[in-house]
Amino acid sequence: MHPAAPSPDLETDLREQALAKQRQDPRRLWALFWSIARPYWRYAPGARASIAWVVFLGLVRSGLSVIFSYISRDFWTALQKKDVAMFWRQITMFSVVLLCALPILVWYGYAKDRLALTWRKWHTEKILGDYFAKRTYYEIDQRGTVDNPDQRIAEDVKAFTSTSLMFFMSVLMSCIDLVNFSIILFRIYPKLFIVLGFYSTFGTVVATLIGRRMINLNFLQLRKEADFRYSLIRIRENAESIAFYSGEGREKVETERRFDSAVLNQLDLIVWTRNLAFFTTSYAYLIQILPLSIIAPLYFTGAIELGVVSQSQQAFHHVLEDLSLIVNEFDRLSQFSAGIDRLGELEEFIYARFAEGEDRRSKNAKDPDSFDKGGVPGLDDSDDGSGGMDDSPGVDVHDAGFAKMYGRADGIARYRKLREKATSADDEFAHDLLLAEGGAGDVHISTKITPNGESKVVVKNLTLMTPDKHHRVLFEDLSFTLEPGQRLLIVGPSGTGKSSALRALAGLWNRGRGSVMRPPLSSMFFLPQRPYCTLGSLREQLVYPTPLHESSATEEELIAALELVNLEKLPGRMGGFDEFRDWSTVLSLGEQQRLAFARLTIGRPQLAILDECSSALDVASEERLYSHLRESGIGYISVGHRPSLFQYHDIVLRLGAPGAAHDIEPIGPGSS
Ligand SMILES: Nc1ncnc2c1ncn2[C@@H]1O[C@H](COP(=O)(O)OP(=O)(O)OP(=O)(O)O)[C@@H](O)[C@H]1O
Repeated sequence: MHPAAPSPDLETDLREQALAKQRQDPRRLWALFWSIARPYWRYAPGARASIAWVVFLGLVRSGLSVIFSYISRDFWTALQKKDVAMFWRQITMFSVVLLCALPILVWYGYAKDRLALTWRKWHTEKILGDYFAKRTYYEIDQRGTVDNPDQRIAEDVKAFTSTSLMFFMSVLMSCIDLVNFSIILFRIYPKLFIVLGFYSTFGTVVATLIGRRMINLNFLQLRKEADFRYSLIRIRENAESIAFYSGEGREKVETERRFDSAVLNQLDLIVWTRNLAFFTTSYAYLIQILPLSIIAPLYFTGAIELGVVSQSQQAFHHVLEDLSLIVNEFDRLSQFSAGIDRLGELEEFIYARFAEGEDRRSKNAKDPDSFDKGGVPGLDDSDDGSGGMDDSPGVDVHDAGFAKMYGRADGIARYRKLREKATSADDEFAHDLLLAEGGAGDVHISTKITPNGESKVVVKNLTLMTPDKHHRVLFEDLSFTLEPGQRLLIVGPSGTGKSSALRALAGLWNRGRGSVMRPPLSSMFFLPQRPYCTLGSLREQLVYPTPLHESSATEEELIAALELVNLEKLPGRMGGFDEFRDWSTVLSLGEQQRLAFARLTIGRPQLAILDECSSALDVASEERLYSHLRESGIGYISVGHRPSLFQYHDIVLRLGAPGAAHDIEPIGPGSS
């Protein structure tokens, strides 16, 4: 008999517990830290020279603190001996050294902050490049395994770079300080040195044991704060819908729930910080009497002077501080570890995606027929279906040179190692990650580009699955051919997968079987079900997705496009083509759909994909827009429910549920 399957709640709890345990594993954290930090030091120009400069300034600063310790020793001895001349000599010496040291002390902080900022800029740009490449932002959104990527990119990178640098310099300076002041201390009284060694080791071990839990609590805190902020952003984005529904009550409950969850976790954190503080505070206060109680007897017997007592006290402080870095910074260190984990998750996701793409590409290279046994011979299977930004044959924005420059090759290699580990050993983290990313054993739809980029579409035995972990089959065995210039209407009950079929065509969804051949994305234009207005001016809306500086559209063309969709008055009403507005709130849904049509006419594609993009238009406007498309000879595939749509198409495809047949027929007069 099989044991009963654990309930989903219990399963989630167990999974969270396992992940919490992994987050505390120092070896894993270190590997993660190194994989995130390494590319900058390896590939960014000038990075190593900058850190060398910061280290140099740090060394000088450390040397200066030794000089100050000797001046201070003689200062106290002069006081003890009541030697006025010596006292003023030390004061003068102190002032001169301070004057020379000041620029170095200030410059050190400045150089460190600048380096942290440069590192952040480099790393953020690298992640942004990856985030927008191969539609990673879309995949993250669809798979839902990496929460709040925006927070990770905006805040975790910033914290990572500045804290890494701070810790690196602290550790380095501590080592140098340690050597300098240990020598001083050892010279004064070796016994002091031994006591110090025991004391600091004891402190580090106890602080680590007490504070370990804080790593996971900090990880959760970052997530909960980001969830809370996201709920507020959603309210801002959907303010009007919520206001119509009078949904404030429900929204308030949800927002407060997220906030309370963050507060509860923070409370836990505060409790653990308090527990840790019981120890760290007593540890810090004991330092004031510990060295004195050991060295004072020597002073009372007259073996040493007061200056030596003060110097040994200072040296003890320095060395102990160096040895107690973990005790003193545990709180910050645990926040830092949490940040590493979140950033690591995001980067692992990105690498997994690139590794996935590369694996598929190399598999195709070895076996060109592997995806499409009945495919058209001689086709360039360069499009891996994962949504490259430019999928014209042979072009990949992430070619080898680019990957090397940004260290992605390292990341991919790391990911592959992880995958090996997941299959050869019982590594829960690796398994988890692979499961989240879709892992081995996946089936993918093969996507090919038509020869010479002609606007033909051939779909063969296409079975499509949802991209989430359930991989629900939406429809099976769909085949059709659309010749250049032909117009296809896809109809079917709500939820059968009509929009999803378009997603498969665009390469957004690629889980399933069968093959798709279509023109390159650069000669296709998609009008999605929900109109989208980018942040920017009216001109930028119209030429979207082409960046303004790359667009060759003239003002006359923009006006003509607006006239076609009956929006010619829009620039006058909104203050001109260069006016910035929040277009998705100032335009009605129908206006946004018409604006999208205007974009389509400016983009002049060979093939247009229209997903219920005229649902908010009146019948007369719909007719005008479709007639224009027909006259301009653009082939298109539409999805829609309205009977009026039939007259603008040549073929209708009635999509069936899984297991059911699909009905494809030419549209004649009277079809509906
Ligand atoms: N990201 C996703 N993960 C899992 N399932 C999804 C996802 N997006 C959509 N689905 C599901 O896939 C199914 C098909 O969705 P699709 O949008 O293709 O339907 P449709 O036929 O276009 O419906 P409608 O006519 O209502 O627009 C739906 O049941 C939907 O819930």
